[in-house]
Amino acid sequence: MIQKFEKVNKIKGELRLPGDKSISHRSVMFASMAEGKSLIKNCSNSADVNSTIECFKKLGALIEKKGELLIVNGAGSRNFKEPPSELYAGNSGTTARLITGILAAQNFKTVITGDESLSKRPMKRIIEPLSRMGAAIEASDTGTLPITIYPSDNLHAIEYELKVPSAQVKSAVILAALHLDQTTVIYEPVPTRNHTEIMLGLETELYKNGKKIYASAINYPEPFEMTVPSDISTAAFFIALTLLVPGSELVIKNVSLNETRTGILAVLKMMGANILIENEASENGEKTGDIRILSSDLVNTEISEEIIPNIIDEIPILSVAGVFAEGNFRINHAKELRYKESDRIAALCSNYKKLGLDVEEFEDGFEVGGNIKNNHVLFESYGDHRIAMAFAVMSMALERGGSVNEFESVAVSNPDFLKQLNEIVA
Ligand SMILES: O=C(O)C1=C[C@@H](OP(=O)(O)O)[C@@H](O)[C@H](O)C1
Ligand SMILES: C=C(OP(=O)(O)O)C(=O)O
Repeated sequence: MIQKFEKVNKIKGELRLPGDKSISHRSVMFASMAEGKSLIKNCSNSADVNSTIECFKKLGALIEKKGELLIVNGAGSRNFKEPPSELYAGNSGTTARLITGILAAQNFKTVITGDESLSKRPMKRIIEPLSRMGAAIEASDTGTLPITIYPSDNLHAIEYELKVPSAQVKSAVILAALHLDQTTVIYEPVPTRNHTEIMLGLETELYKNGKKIYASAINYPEPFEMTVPSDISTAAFFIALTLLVPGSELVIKNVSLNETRTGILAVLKMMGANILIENEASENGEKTGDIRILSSDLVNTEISEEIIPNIIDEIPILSVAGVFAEGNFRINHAKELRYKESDRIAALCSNYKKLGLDVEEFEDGFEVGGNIKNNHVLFESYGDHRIAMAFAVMSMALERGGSVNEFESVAVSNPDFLKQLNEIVA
């Protein structure tokens, strides 16, 4: 579906957004693992989290939506049952990678599949540490889905230093470790999102710029009740739009402000963004707050290597803000972007070229600058939700608007994007 956007004159009002996708995935997984009833409020209504829900239903967890509430009756340790067919992770890397850690410890065989995009994404990064733990996992030579996980009678704790700064790899190892009495120690030299550690109450110590993390059966989840704070990665699109449209002001309520996720706010503030945090609070170890945004004149800034994992999902929309800022927008050390739902470096560069901008592509990033020369462009989303929403915002900031193809892909993280937009376009 091609979605057309006109230039927006003003953004005004207040938004409440669905629950954070990363926290929602984990809440469904941990509630399904715990023996008994858990209650989750404001769970993400994304297609990705739905994939996680469907996988755990197939494994025997009872999961029911009642209005705002997700009620999960979990199975208990090693009590999942062999699914009647393969587990389909859809478009969701988090589902496929984290669930593999749990399945490595079960006494039945499972096959994980995914859609066309997920079937191209690297899985060796989880197969390698899980195999070191004694897991029996089989993948194609390309190290991609489908993967088959066999029961193993040799699962054991390991000490492991992460080779890629990936919260999904870290979490897959932690989730396998929860089934073992001995302690697994994970060394994470560069910090990545730490929701798994917070939600499981894991012991951590400082290690280089990141953490050393301990996990064992004593951390196996028990039933819980929680409210998922709103998703800062979803909020980022509305933040950028408000900054770019003159005379605008927006408040986004109760957003997750976990400091492994707020890099986007830090970089935008360094660029001169007028962003205020109000009503700060903390729930279940996760910081939250309201974000007030006022339109601002932005100036591009240097983006440091250490902050990249923190802003990895926000780089598409950050670069849109950068195109309208003074100076060139440049990002490096972000090769991981090539392994997301699309090759996000290539996707961003080809769309910026469509606007007649000067673009230089690197293996680990790109630089964009110059003047917008073309009118009303049809942007390519590559079926990637974050590219689709980034160019929706770009279109709404352009004099003649713009269009985005395969716009239905936004449902992967935020099916209500257009509805939310309608609430705040004055
Ligand atoms: O653990 C998570 O919830 C996620 C981790 C990140 O992926 P990587 O672990 O591949 O960096 C991020 O890009 C993804 O959207 C969600
Ligand atoms: C990369 C993303 O998610 P996942 O890895 O879970 O598919 C994303 O939401 O931008």
